[in-house]
Amino acid sequence: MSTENPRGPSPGHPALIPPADALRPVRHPDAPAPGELLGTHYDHCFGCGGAQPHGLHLQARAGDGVSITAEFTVQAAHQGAPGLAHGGVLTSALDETLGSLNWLLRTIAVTGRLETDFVRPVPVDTQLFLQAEVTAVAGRKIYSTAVGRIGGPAGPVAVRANALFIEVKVDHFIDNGRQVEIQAAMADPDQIRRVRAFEVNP
Ligand SMILES: CCCCC/C=C\C/C=C\C/C=C\C/C=C\CCCC(=O)SCCNC(=O)CCNC(=O)[C@H](O)C(C)(C)COP(=O)(O)OP(=O)(O)OC[C@H]1O[C@@H](n2cnc3c(N)ncnc32)[C@H](O)[C@@H]1OP(=O)(O)O
Repeated sequence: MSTENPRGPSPGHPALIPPADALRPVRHPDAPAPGELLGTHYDHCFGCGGAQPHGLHLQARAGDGVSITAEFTVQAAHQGAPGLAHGGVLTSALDETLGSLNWLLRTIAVTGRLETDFVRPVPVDTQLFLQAEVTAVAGRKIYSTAVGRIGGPAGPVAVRANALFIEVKVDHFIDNGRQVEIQAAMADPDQIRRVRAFEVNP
């Protein structure tokens, strides 16, 4: 695995640096093909769900290896300062993109730690072009990195993040989620199908 830190000179929190015995990430054989849109993992998700009027409606696409691209357009509902995206919303977009990488590993995982660098302000109506990849895996720990560019997929970097996701069982959601939403999700065949796809590991 690569030990190069994608941040450059800023090392970030030690928990975001993979241990020496970490493994290279392995793309699951049944992962969506490169170029394929992933769709939502949950219709009410703030990041990717279609049923959230002020959500990000982020659309993620499988890349090569264990990588993802995604786009989202900053809406007026996402402002922090006048006409500018709220930093927490940008972090949510990074979190969602990094979380989408788990489709390619076919692993259910939640964010344990996420660090964001805000490099350039992002105005309302701007389309943010996100790219993310898993850099290493150590047991249940998944290390990943992402950048968000403006002005085009090869434009200047506006935000970047490093993250640590932790693999969990589906019980993590069933045991901790509010019952009304859990019951609705378990009664929805599409939702069950999506979760099952994650549970079948090689
Ligand atoms: C049928 C209904 C189900 C419907 C479900 C719907 C869909 C499911 C499918 C996919 C969807 C999945 C995700 C969604 C995708 C994208 C959305 C964006 C992602 C998110 O937005 S998700 C929300 C925010 N997220 C949380 O809500 C997590 C809250 N949290 C916890 O739930 C626990 O905290 C947990 C589980 C993280 C760990 O708890 P745990 O008991 O399982 O494990 P433990 O503590 O032993 O940690 C094991 C090893 O990770 C290290 N470690 C842990 N945490 C660390 C940290 N923060 N920093 C540094 N290292 C850390 C330890 O140091 C140890 O390391 P070591 O093994 O080396 O000792």
